Amino acid sequence: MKRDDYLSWDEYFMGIALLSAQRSKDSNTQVGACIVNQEHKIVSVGYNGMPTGCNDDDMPWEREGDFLNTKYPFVCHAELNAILNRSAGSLQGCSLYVTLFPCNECAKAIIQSGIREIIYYDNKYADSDATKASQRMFLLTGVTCRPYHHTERQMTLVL
Ligand SMILES: Nc1ccn([C@H]2C[C@H](O)[C@@H](COP(=O)(O)O)O2)c(=O)n1
Ligand SMILES: [Zn+2]
Repeated sequence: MKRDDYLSWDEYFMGIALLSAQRSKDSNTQVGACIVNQEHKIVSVGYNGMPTGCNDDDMPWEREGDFLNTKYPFVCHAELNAILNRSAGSLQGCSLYVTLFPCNECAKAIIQSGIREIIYYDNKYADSDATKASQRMFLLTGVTCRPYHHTERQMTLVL
């Protein structure tokens, strides 16, 4: 008999984004992303981290203080890493599952890459200018955004 409690596509791909987030060295916010094509095939994954070649142990992870002594000018966001990590093919028409709503910088890369749909798990910076700018660009370009529909299944991420 066929199982009926199998993972939905959304649960499966968001699960992979949540798992990817657990690779992040950022102690405050771990973000994961999973890009999927129209055939429900995973094209790429990513998480927030320092650029390749920048040793995690030598880089600052602080949130406050002098800008150059914080993580912000250095860390590569999960969405950008997922866009850059793809090994082949176009991202035209793809969907992005991401554990945190994209910032304005990632929004630009998302739009330019051809991704057309965003499914986000959390939007803890909803009131920030970065998020407002992202929403404006997504609206103008017709990139659809929808929150992940939380199901009964246990899927947790410490944010
Ligand atoms: N959509 C996003 C937003 C943020 N990030 C990364 C960048 C940082 O590593 C961290 C945010 O740090 P916080 O200010 O919350 O301490 O999350 C990302 O990858 N994608
Ligand atoms: Zn970003």
